[in-house]
Amino acid sequence: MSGGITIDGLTKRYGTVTAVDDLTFDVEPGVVTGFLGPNGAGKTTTLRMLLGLVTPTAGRALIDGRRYAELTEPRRAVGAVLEATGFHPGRSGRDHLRILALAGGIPGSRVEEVLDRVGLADSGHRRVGGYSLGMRQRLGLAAALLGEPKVLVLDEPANGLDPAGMADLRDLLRDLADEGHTVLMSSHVLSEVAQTVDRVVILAGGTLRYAGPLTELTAKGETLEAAFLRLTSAPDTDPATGATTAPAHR
Ligand SMILES: Nc1ncnc2c1ncn2[C@@H]1O[C@H](COP(=O)(O)OP(=O)(O)OP(=O)(O)O)[C@@H](O)[C@H]1O
Repeated sequence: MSGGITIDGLTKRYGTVTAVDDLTFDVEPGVVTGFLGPNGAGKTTTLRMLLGLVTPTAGRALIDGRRYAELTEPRRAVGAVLEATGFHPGRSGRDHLRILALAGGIPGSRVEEVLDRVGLADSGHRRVGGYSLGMRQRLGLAAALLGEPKVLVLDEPANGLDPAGMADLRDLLRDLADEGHTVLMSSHVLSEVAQTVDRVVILAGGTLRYAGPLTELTAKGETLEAAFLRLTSAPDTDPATGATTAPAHR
């Protein structure tokens, strides 16, 4: 799939703990996909395997058909925000982005563009140490957007955002999807997810519980939260239909 994400039989075991268990799904360009699951479901581990930070025990996690390590220009292929940390507190937001642009061979003019895009144009000169959590989230997003990547991977991007920040994020992600980007975002804020995403992927216990359109999941009048609780509390579920199957099947 051009510009998409392919997760194929992906598995990660840490000793006796199976964090991710034979996961298979696709994430398409042009839509916003929510990546959901209770604590410990395996979301972060999956995203870290996709970004080449963790080696899978089995299976593949591909960006535009390639493993992260095989990408010729990773910064231009994928932008990621895993957590809003790692910024030098004494540096301004603008300088932080300038350094990343320089290191990534990205034109300096992109720095002002991305600051503007995430709503930090007026705060770019301020030290990151004085930023709120929401501002650090925006800066992380700006860093992810620097290389104009086709694929965006965002771990809890709504964390720390106030209602206005959430609305801005929603508009930004919608615009990026409309421009043809592939957007995968994890979140625990289901009310926010329900307003933001077109498709959802739901994990529990490292296994896939649902992958498909949000409208299909909520077609029978169920809220996303109710569907989420049903799918993630069931012992095992057919990911295609959401029907509960005997655990022995898998
Ligand atoms: N480095 C590691 N060593 C051992 N176990 C790990 C490691 N990383 C993750 N795990 C385990 O793998 C499982 C999945 O964790 P993961 O962080 O991927 O879940 P998550 O869905 O991102 O959870 P959360 O919503 O709480 O962030 C958990 O049981 C976790 O304890």
